[in-house]
Amino acid sequence: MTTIKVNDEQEIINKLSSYIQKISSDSIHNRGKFYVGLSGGSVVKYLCEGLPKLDTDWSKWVLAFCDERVVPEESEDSTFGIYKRQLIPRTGLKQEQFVTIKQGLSAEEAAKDYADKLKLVFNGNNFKFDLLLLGMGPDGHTCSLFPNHPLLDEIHLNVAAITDSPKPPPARITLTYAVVNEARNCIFTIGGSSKAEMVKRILKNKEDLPAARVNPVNGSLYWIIDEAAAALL
Ligand SMILES: O=C(O)[C@H](O)[C@@H](O)[C@H](O)[C@H](O)COP(=O)(O)O
Repeated sequence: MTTIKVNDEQEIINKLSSYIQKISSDSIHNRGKFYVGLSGGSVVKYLCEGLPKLDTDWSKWVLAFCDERVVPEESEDSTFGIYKRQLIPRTGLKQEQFVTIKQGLSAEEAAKDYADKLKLVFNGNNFKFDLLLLGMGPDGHTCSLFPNHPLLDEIHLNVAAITDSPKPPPARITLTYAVVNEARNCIFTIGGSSKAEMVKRILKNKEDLPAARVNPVNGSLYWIIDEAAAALL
């Protein structure tokens, strides 16, 4: 694992962008495509500011979601909705390159449908992402994997539904660790003082919280943290 401390959120964006530039170029060069998993929350802002500056062949990108809220696409809570409005117009990306949840389904149905879509995209059940872009909540959750939730022990499903998310909205779908820890690269971007206590509990005290369980078996893990979030280390 590599921990990268930077001064502020602008430097988080710069550092994150340079990793994405390198990983996407390598993936496209070596395998012809770049499979990336996006998150919601503050990661959206970092990506919407950083990605438009990349030098890349956008047509080679396949974008999916580490987790998604089961809400209408037009809702402020829809993670895809935000990327659609704020990222697509500023890059060469097209809507069809995003693997999205189907509208109008229950969380359970949406999880199954989303897993079926990923199966097509990855040609089978081994969902190997080149890069997962992850956030961490102040409670230590990542994706929609929350502390003490039974989903932390899900080993059969690649994509799971959750209907009691402590962070609203309650209905979501999420990748499980079976997929997360198969990724070639995982990057956490963590900024702001609200994350400082949890950054300490995970990185210093080594507590077993959901974000701490992200540890790709054959991949690389990066934590990009700004000064405010790293204050208690
Ligand atoms: O809620 C979502 O959609 C997420 O994908 C979630 O896992 C997010 O990454 C963390 O909650 C951190 O969010 P913040 O960075 O906004 O705290």
